[in-house]
Amino acid sequence: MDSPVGKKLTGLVAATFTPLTPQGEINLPVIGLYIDYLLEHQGVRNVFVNGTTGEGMSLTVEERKKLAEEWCGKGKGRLEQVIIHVGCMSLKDSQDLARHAARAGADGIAVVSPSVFKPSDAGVLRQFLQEVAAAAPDLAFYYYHIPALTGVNLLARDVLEGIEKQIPSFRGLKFSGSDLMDFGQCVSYCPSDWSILYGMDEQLLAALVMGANGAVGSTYNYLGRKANSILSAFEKGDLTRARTLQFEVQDGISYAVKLGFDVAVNKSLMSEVSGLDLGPPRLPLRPCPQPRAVSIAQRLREGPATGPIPRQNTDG
Ligand SMILES: CC(=O)N[C@@H]([C@@H](O)[C@H](O)[C@H](O)CO)[C@@H](O)CC(=O)C(=O)O
Repeated sequence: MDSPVGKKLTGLVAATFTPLTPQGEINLPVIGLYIDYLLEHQGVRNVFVNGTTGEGMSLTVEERKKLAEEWCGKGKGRLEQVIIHVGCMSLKDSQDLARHAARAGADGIAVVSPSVFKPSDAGVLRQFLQEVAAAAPDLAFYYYHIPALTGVNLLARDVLEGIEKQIPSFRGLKFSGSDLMDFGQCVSYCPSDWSILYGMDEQLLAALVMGANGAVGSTYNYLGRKANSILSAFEKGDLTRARTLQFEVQDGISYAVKLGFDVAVNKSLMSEVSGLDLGPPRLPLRPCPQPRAVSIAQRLREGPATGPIPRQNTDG
């Protein structure tokens, strides 16, 4: 049964890039084409807007509102769920964006921890989340856990403690961390109508084993088909196939990391693979040298020159 604040979020969620013009302004007309691409070429039907991949923290509140309106408007009746990230350093800005997301027709909102003045414990972070959620009480609310970026090294499981009493609209979390013990403890705490979404695309399979309901990530923009195949192989119990596909993703990401991989490179890679013109990143990110994106795209298409190392099936 659907919860009062909407349908459970499952499967892949693309953490979207923000299209910019060459002059660095948000480029809204690209978004309709972007949605076509995700649906038709990647089989991805959910989006997470204005997060890390979308350079949300580098955008103004006004820009974030326009982007939210465009994604919700163009996605209506096409995308399954549009989740708007409304986390900001300022509680007031987050509340403003949360109210706006509700008016724009979002299916849910997510909030990352503030990271300049870091919460000193899980209780005060919960209080911050609660005050944002209260500004849009009818929207599904997700906590966005990304400790490597925020420097807020609280266990997600501690943040969840009793959160359902403080935030009636709480529906889960996006866990972008590598601590699978903390992740498992979150899964074991959460009721079945919450969504526990994993955010490190290179180890999606491990999170599925641990009980993830789905995944939010940047690579699902251009590797959605492959990641969907990981989900189906896992559901069918074909771990050998799931592992082979996950290793291919890992090969592509580790190749990218060796060349230098950040949100700017990732954005350029998406333009290269999809043919969408997403434009440059915004400062302080440096634009990606074009040959790097071309080389990573080629590696994703073709794999390593030597081909994959055959592995023995060690299941059972
Ligand atoms: C640090 C970072 O950007 N992490 C990505 C991952 O999808 C990441 O790009 C991927 O796992 C490759 O390392 C996501 O977790 C971020 C994300 O979902 C977002 O943009 O909000």
